[in-house]
Amino acid sequence: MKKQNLVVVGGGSTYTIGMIMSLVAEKEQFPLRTITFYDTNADRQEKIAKATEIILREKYPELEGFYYTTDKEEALTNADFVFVQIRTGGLAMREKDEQIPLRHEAVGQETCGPGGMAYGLRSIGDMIDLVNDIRHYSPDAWILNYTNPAAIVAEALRREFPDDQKLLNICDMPAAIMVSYAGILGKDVFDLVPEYFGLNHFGWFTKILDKDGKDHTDTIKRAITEDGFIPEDAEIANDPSWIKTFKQVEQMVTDFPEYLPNTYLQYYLYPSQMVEKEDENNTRARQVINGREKRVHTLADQIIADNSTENVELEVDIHGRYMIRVAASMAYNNGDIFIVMVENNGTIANLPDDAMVEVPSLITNRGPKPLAVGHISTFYKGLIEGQLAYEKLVVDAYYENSYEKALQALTLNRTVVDAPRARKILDDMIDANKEYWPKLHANKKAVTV
Ligand SMILES: NC(=O)c1ccc[n+]([C@@H]2O[C@H](COP(=O)([O-])OP(=O)(O)OC[C@H]3O[C@@H](n4cnc5c(N)ncnc54)[C@H](O)[C@@H]3O)[C@@H](O)[C@H]2O)c1
Ligand SMILES: O=P(O)(O)OC[C@H]1O[C@H](O[C@H]2[C@H](O)[C@@H](O)[C@@H](O)O[C@@H]2CO)[C@H](O)[C@@H](O)[C@@H]1O
Ligand SMILES: [Mn+2]
Repeated sequence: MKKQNLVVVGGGSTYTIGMIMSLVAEKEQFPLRTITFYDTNADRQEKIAKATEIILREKYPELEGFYYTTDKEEALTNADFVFVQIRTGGLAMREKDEQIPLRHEAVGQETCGPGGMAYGLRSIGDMIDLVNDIRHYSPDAWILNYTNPAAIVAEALRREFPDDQKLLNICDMPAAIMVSYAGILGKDVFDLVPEYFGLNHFGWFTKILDKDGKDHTDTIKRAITEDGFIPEDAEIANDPSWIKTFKQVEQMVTDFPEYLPNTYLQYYLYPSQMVEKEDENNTRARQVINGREKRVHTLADQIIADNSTENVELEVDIHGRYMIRVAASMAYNNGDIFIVMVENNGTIANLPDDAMVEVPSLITNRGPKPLAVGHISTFYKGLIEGQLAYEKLVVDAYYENSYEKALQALTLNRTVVDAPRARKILDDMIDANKEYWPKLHANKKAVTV
């Protein structure tokens, strides 16, 4: 097996150490020659990199080199794979994305509704620059992007790089949900075969099969409604916010039992409930700053102080394993089936060709080959079309510097609906994102009646 040169863009991410542990666990499936971190924030990356150096020395001695840098050329030259995990504006801006809508009684979430729009308008420019840079220095590298909001980023990259066959957008949420299904069934997550359709953070499992073709869907539905549903992946199993999110799946399956929902649908199907349970002073960003970020930095400090991993517990999670299994299937033409984002082109027969949909695909060394879904029925089609229009309008707003398109996007979104409220949220978001957003051309002010 050819050994790969991997670059991780956003080396300072809170997910990096988990990714490194997954690379160690998956070294047979995805052997590496070198790992290089690239980040624009030298200090943030250095702490994670210094800890990584020690982890790799102990657990990946056969690796030929580990490097970290803030120099694009040095990082991106000779890459076989580039994993992209950046967060434009950092967790500080995530907090604003979540707080601003809540002040107007709308859902405050990083990828859904107004928060997703704000994060998207910040991320698009950096993502386009990055893909251009990667293509300049490593024209043939595979790019696996999981930078959020993945749906909006994927739509912008589809428009900007229509012929790029080696750029794949991906999300771990379906796989994380499948870890809990696997727990119910007493199976390994990679032994389950999903049937699924939708948009990123906006989809449904229609069936869960095993590799022998046995259908386990009804068993899972029954278990969820009768015994409850809990997160089982190590990263989220003990997190109160994720526990609540998985609990909400019980409600969704009870109300809409036809298919098994992505957890993110809670924000679109129960927006009032979602607003009620939020505390503006302790939104998810604050919990992550005080939780995962602190935990990862403390862990890195301990490893560096001990010059060893002997006093820390390092875990492998589905996030890293999933990305790596997808990468391995592209590198070695495994033809495994994974849920990824692709341009629709008839996969979901009654949705537009140019929608970026999330569906199971055969992953090969020529890219993802989506498996046909066929026609979807009215409820799902209606929900998806509204969300798709919102996503496209956000990207239109970016390219056209259009206040009006941004206002249309928010008004259309199920988490906002009301036009005056959409305008208030948009104006507050413009103010908060001055440093990051393209300038949106002014529109008529709200008319007082
Ligand atoms: N798609 C998914 O399912 C999925 C799952 C997990 C995380 N994510 C995404 O991964 C990203 C990282 O998340 P995090 O919470 O660890 O954030 P983080 O802020 O801890 O990490 C992001 C890192 O990227 C760096 N960065 C920012 N802009 C950059 C640029 N232009 N070039 C290079 N580096 C840059 C930052 O300095 C930081 O070190 C986010 O976009 C998050 O939404 C996606
Ligand atoms: O609120 P956060 O920062 O905890 O999570 C936001 C991300 O949530 C999903 O990713 C999960 C993932 O599904 C799970 O396997 C595990 O690795 O935790 C992640 C979050 O902690 C979602 O798919 C991502 O897009 C979000 O960034
Ligand atoms: Mn995701």
